[in-house]
Amino acid sequence: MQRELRLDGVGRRYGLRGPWVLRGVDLSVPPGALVRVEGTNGTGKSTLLRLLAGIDAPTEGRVTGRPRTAYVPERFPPALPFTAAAYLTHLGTVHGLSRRAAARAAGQWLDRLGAAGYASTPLARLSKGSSQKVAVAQALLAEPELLVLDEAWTGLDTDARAELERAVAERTASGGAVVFVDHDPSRLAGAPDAAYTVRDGTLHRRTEPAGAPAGPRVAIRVRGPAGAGLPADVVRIAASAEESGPGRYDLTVPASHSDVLLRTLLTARPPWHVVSVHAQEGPR
Ligand SMILES: Nc1ncnc2c1ncn2[C@@H]1O[C@H](COP(=O)(O)OP(=O)(O)OP(=O)(O)O)[C@@H](O)[C@H]1O
Repeated sequence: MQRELRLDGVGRRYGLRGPWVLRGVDLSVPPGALVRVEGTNGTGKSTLLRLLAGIDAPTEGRVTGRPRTAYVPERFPPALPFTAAAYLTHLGTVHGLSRRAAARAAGQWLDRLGAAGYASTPLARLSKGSSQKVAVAQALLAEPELLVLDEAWTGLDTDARAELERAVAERTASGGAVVFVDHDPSRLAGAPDAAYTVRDGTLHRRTEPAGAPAGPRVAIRVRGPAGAGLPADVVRIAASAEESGPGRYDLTVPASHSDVLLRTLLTARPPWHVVSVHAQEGPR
């Protein structure tokens, strides 16, 4: 993602004389950022996410710098006359993939989310949880520069929830931005670069962790090629990095991001040696 998505003085109301749901919203989402949006029911979180996703336009203000965006809505359109695989393949081509690449990506994402067995099932016959997996897969398959997730974890089983957390870590590690709303305060705990609360019709940046648990972390000790600095992708994913000797580092990372960090270390050129990995309980 090259550009920063910016909202300047954005407001949205429904209908000509409807009350303002949001007003005076200024927000920038830089490449690689993981942004959490919070707020009590009906405050305008989904309204904000639809504006960020580009499927709705502001009543006033400007949205600039839109990157290639994908969106998991709070409610997924249900009864379309396609099988899961055909629907995802079609959407992949809409996102610019060749038919063959789209079919491959559709299969891979259904598999990662534990829904490969439903590839040939018509969307209308999928359970709520399986539909949600298709909703998530359609957003991930084109590797968007900006991923907008509105309660995307709701309805997923444990494995699929963890897979979606990993997918978020992969997107931000490769320079994409992710904006999410989730009712679980421990979702991606410790990982967001910024958190905002929608309150009184506008957006407030949260500076304090405000009761959100910092979450479990993983401590990883690594050794690199002599004299090498940490690869940039590793620096981006790690929560902290301390040099303990020449080419040796002690890293910590939110647990949701540890797989992606380990993979990044092991696939670096030249690869880094992982000396030890320890789970830590996050500070409460
Ligand atoms: N399409 C629409 N037409 C009219 N009013 C709408 C529309 N979408 C949202 N609203 C109103 O805007 C306000 C904010 O709704 P929104 O869904 O953005 O809030 P939310 O914080 O996401 O809520 P929740 O946590 O319940 O999902 C609500 O009063 C809602 O009724």
